[in-house]
Amino acid sequence: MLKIEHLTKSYKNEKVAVNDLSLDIQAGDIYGFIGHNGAGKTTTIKCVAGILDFEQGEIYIDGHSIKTDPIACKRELAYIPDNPDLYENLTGIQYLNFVADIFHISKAEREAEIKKYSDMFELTANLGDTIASFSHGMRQKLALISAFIHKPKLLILDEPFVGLDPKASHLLKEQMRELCAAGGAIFFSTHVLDVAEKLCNKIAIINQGVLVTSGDMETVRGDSSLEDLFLELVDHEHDHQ
Ligand SMILES: Nc1ncnc2c1ncn2[C@@H]1O[C@H](COP(=O)(O)OP(=O)(O)OP(=O)(O)O)[C@@H](O)[C@H]1O
Repeated sequence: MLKIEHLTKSYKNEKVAVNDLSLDIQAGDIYGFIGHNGAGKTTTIKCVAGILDFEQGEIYIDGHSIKTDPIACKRELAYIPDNPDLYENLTGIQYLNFVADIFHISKAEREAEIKKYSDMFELTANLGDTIASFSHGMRQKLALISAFIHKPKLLILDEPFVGLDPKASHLLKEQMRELCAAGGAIFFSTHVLDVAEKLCNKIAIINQGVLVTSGDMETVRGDSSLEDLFLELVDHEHDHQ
């Protein structure tokens, strides 16, 4: 569903943020992406979402190249940034209709889907208000609803649990599982290792732009907890600098 091959991305200051990173995310995977602050998670995710250009490597989404066929890729994916920057002057419902228009969702279907997810995330009563009046968590919920209504094959999330209340976090985890059970795939970054350990079947650890380990959670973790493994791998790398 998502193939990242030898991705290398530098910024203008010539810092290599991601260095020769390859990952294979298949239908049914909930793939966690962990790493310390500045490790290169957001950079990788933005390259996958088609927001950032990259100088080397290839990214394929459901067989389409993000470089040569970005529209086909974007039809299949939903991307939720860590800090959703939504159109402040629109109301919640206007924003959801705008997204539904982009994805050509019929009137009847969008009404049903918007109701289902807005009720679920308890945002229905606020949909008539402008996004400018929304809290951080409400914006995140709106971004999540806008993603779920178009049933993406690939859901990419950057730090999705930061700022969500416990109930919303629980609901999101349930919906993530449902999307994967229906044949979708999820790639998400997180600093919450407990959540990653419980939710993900696969995991990748990135350190200073380089992939340190990846694969099945059980195999990668072995007998350690994810936290112990993470600290060991990342500290070990720091020791060698
Ligand atoms: N726009 C930019 N211009 C220059 N350097 C950048 C830019 N964005 C990120 N970087 C650098 O690229 C590296 C990777 O950053 P990135 O945001 O991908 O890390 P991250 O793993 O998502 O971190 P965090 O967990 O703190 O969100 C960092 O060294 C960062 O300073």
